[in-house]
Amino acid sequence: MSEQLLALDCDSLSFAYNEHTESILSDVNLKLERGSRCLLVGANGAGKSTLLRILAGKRLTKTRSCRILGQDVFMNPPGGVVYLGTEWSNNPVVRSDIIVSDFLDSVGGYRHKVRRDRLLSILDVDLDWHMHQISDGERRRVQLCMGLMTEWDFLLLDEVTVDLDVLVRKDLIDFLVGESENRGATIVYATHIFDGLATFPTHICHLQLGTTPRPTLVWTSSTSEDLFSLALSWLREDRELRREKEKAQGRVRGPRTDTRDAKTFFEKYDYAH
Ligand SMILES: Nc1ncnc2c1ncn2[C@@H]1O[C@H](COP(=O)(O)OP(=O)(O)OP(=O)(O)O)[C@@H](O)[C@H]1O
Repeated sequence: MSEQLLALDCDSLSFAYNEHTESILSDVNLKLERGSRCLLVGANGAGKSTLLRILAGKRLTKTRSCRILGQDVFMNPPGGVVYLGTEWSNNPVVRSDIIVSDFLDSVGGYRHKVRRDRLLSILDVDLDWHMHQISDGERRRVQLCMGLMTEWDFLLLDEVTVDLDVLVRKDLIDFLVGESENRGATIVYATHIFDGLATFPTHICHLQLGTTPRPTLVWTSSTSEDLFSLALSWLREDRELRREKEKAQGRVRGPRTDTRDAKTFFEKYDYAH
């Protein structure tokens, strides 16, 4: 890695949600140069969202070991960082009776008209939609348009492309590749869906039970199958390791004797419908 300022310099990062619980992240190392596109691969619960939120400056860590473009992500957060996560669509405001054009203008859309219009086309968004009358995937497209219309330097994406149709997803991925190649923008993207992503990553980071067990891989393959096989082998390894750890702690997953009456439970909580 060259001596120039790194886009991301995450050195031995550790994090626990509170001081009485065990660390969710420990000894996470991730260094990326500007213009990198890094896929974050790991099992459910590995800590991908937690890491992305820390990088977005949303969580304070005890160790000051994470810098984006030379600046501490929490104490001195750099400008030009955009984080897009799935929790956005749970916000009641984005499900209210507001027209998409007004919604985008309320976050400065009129100032970025050229980029906004390009993204409206790529994401196939209609400015006349009403936010409370659109589908989840359409709402996601509005979120992406909103988040990407400023010229960001560093993008943190947490599973926000899963509900896009494949055509929109493909055009979006091409747009993101262009942003990094033409402007040197850097992207870290956590996803479980590898379809159509073969040419996206320049790097792949394996997050295993909250740690990075191997150096970030420089990615050169151009087939989705290779990506999928790699993820599958890593996730199998993660599962084995997790099972060994749980066994050592005397914990087991799966069926066990349960005295509760499942029918009563479902009736009580009305989960059956
Ligand atoms: N607010 C919280 N308080 C305590 N623990 C949490 C909190 N949020 C997440 N966790 C725990 O942190 C761990 C990592 O969660 P995280 O959401 O970062 O995983 P992930 O890799 O993004 O998973 P997924 O692929 O399922 O989205 C999980 O064990 C989860 O239970």
